[in-house]
Amino acid sequence: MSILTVKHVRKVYTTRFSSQQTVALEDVSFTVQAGEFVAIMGESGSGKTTLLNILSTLDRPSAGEVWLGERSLTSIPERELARFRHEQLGFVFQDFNLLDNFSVRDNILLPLVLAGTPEHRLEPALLPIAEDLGIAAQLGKFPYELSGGQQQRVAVARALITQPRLILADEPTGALDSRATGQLLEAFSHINAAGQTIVMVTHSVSAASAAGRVLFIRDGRVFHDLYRGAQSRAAFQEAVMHSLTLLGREGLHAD
Ligand SMILES: Nc1ncnc2c1ncn2[C@@H]1O[C@H](COP(=O)(O)OP(=O)(O)OP(=O)(O)O)[C@@H](O)[C@H]1O
Repeated sequence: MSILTVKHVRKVYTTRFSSQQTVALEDVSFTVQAGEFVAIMGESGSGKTTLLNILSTLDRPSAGEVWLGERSLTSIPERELARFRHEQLGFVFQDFNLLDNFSVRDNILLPLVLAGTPEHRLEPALLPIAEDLGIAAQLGKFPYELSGGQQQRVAVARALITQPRLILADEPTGALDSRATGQLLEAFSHINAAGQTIVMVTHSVSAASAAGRVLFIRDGRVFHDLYRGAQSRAAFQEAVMHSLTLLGREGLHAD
């Protein structure tokens, strides 16, 4: 079952004070099946953030269509978008985006509280996710009392708490050291194995090789679409590296 369908998406930015136009996405098409873990790679300026903004309904394409399941994102009225995002999507960012004055527990529960979930449903939703992500002992702490890796796993728990159809992650390992990166990727693999669909933008070959598929973007198009299949992670990492040599490696790194 396809969960995300991107059809001939084009995005042109026009600068406000001149008529100069930048074509960020020329013609992007791909489909993500339910349960896939997809990494998106491409050099700086290739349009990854633009694409992620469109998938997350923060921006609209200049042309083309994006479907989440049977819903066309371009047809959702502006006033319904925030609610749609809340209900259907989970976000993980490079810099965690946790609220410093909220405890870990309250950070994770915030999306449910905002959605008006009854009090008695909160804790039962929270505990399995916190345990799964290895942060159950941190629930009473505040974000500044945690390591970067723990903070990012709190952010993943917050993204998962609403049981979104799709998790969108933008450079989630960008601010983490290699140990915390390994733990986060393990967490992603684990939640993906449990059925969660994930789309992750990354510069890191190592992070990309944790996914089941890597889409390479170049010049505003999908340049290459690589599936892991039965390969080991190490073999897939080699294959991703090889694709990057075809792509030109500027701005991408192997760690
Ligand atoms: N708001 C904007 N107005 C005008 N041009 C923009 C805007 N946002 C992005 N661009 C341009 O669109 C192109 C794609 O940018 P985008 O940020 O999507 O690339 P990226 O692949 O995410 O890059 P990076 O890896 O450096 O984050 C670039 O040429 C960029 O300068």
